[in-house]
Amino acid sequence: MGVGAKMAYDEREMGAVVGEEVLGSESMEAESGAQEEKIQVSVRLRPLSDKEIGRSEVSDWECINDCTIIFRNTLSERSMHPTAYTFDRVFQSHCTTKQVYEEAAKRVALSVVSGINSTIFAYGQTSSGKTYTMTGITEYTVADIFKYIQRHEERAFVLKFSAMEIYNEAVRDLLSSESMPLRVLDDPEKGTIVEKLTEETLRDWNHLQELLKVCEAQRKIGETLLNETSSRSHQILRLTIESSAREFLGKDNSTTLAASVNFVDLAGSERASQALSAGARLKEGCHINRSLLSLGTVIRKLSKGRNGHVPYRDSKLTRILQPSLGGNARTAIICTLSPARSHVEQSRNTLLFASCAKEVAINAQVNVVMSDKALVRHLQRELARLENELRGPGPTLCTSDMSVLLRERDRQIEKMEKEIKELTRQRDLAQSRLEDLLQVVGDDRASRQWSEFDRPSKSCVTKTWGEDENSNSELSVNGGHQSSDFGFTRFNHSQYSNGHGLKKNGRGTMEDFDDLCKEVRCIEMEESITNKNFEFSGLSNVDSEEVVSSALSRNGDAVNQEFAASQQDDEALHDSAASTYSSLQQKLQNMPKTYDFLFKP
Ligand SMILES: Nc1ncnc2c1ncn2[C@@H]1O[C@H](COP(=O)(O)OP(=O)(O)OP(=O)(O)O)[C@@H](O)[C@H]1O
Repeated sequence: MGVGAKMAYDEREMGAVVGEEVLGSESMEAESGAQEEKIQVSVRLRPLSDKEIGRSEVSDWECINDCTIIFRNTLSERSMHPTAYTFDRVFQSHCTTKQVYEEAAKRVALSVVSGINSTIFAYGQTSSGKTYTMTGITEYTVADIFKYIQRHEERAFVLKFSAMEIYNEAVRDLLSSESMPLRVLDDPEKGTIVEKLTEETLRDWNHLQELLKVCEAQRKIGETLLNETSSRSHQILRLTIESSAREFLGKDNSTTLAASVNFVDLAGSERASQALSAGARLKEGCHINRSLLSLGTVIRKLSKGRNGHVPYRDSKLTRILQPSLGGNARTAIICTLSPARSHVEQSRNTLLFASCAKEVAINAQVNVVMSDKALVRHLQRELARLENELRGPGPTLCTSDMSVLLRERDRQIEKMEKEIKELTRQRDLAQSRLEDLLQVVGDDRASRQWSEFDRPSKSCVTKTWGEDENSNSELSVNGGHQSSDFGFTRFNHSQYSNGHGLKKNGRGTMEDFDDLCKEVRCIEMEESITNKNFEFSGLSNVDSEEVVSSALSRNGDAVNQEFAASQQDDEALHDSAASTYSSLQQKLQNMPKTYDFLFKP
């Protein structure tokens, strides 16, 4: 298969990613939740050994339920240490390794068949039962993996096995007879790797059993006072599983799940005085303790969150196991305890380590290797998903809402344009009637007054629009308000042709409007006059036109007959007409503001 890329996925995405290759609904897969996970921590208490019984040691530890272990202080010593410790699971001394596997390791270990990296650690002081526990757990896990493979004939599996030990801070290949230490390198894609580490492709169960025997034979074992067969190195056995649906094998669009499970049997912490080690054993003990110390430091740092520097690089052990320590792997730690009173201090240290470890969050993801074509398809889907997200939730609803909004705007704009036209017409009419009226009256006083209106005055003269904006002959009198307050300078066409489908309809109307505006001499009465008599602003367009017409014609007739004789009537008539005109002008001024309001984003 042409492998395009290896990618890690949240399990929620798994169905979408694997697409045609979604795995069956095995319970162990269904169990996998996407919520934040922590390292699963259990404690296993071993029985007193024959030697310990011979020394009349007593067991000071007791599991009072499935999750809590307490220190039974038979000496009634007042201690600064806690007496009870709670973990995901605690196992009494009579519990079998099978039980430990089922309840403390299986779920994590078998994640590997779903493409999730996993690691099972055994941690504890020397002779506490780490090797005893890990040997069993490795066998049970591998047996279950083989059973799983048998049940899933629709998928093709490839199993690879590698094994290494870290002895005196040097990495050795347990499947090779060469004793040359291997280099630990940082690979930009794969992370930390052990260079030239043998990786055997497993043929069957028997093949694996053979390889496990080789490892056992190769591993550094030494006799100490505490353990005749004490492991003097940290051992990491790694089983990598790749699987693809047979249906898609060899095709461009196939995807492969790939993950590894690590079985880590750490060397035990020991006190040189207790182990009575010297020479080579002492040197080993120092290295063991140092690397365990750096493992403890990493765990302690991680237990307090991911802030700050985590010293993974302080030891080969933490460097190689970095992904299993709060990284892209599910991790279970089984802490083994000796119940003997003589080991109480070491046991407490182990429980302290376990307490920190249970706070460490992990970030396990499904690892999928995709063919180039499948990768392209996945990325296209991802792109489409992101585009949809950018458009916001409920894109269909949003689009339809927008079109309703735009239609409503169009309707309002159309209505406003009609109103502007109508108001302009009314204003022109009022103006021409006013002029007619003044002509008919021919009154000297009125003429004088007209001249005064027509004369530019500093306080009330402002510019008009467009071409005539600099012309003094096209001046407007606006009752003391600057014409910029009209808002016409802000009333530009572009606002109405900005892609809302208004350009075509809007332009003709607005050009007409501009033309009209240029023709109109803006005349407003001084505020003192305007506010005198005629309250017009509350009327509708139709009402206002009628009132204007009737008021003007009524007053006009009266003026024809009486104006010359009655100065008072004359003023009133003039005031009415001016007020009407002023009201219309005011309405017209307000229209662009309404436009602005409609087009505010
Ligand atoms: N749960 C148990 N039940 C019975 N025997 C046990 C149990 N755990 C350990 N033992 C025995 O205790 C002895 C020490 O166990 P083991 O070698 O596994 O310890 P260890 O922690 O790996 O020690 P080291 O760190 O020195 O390698 C062995 O003889 C083993 O068979």
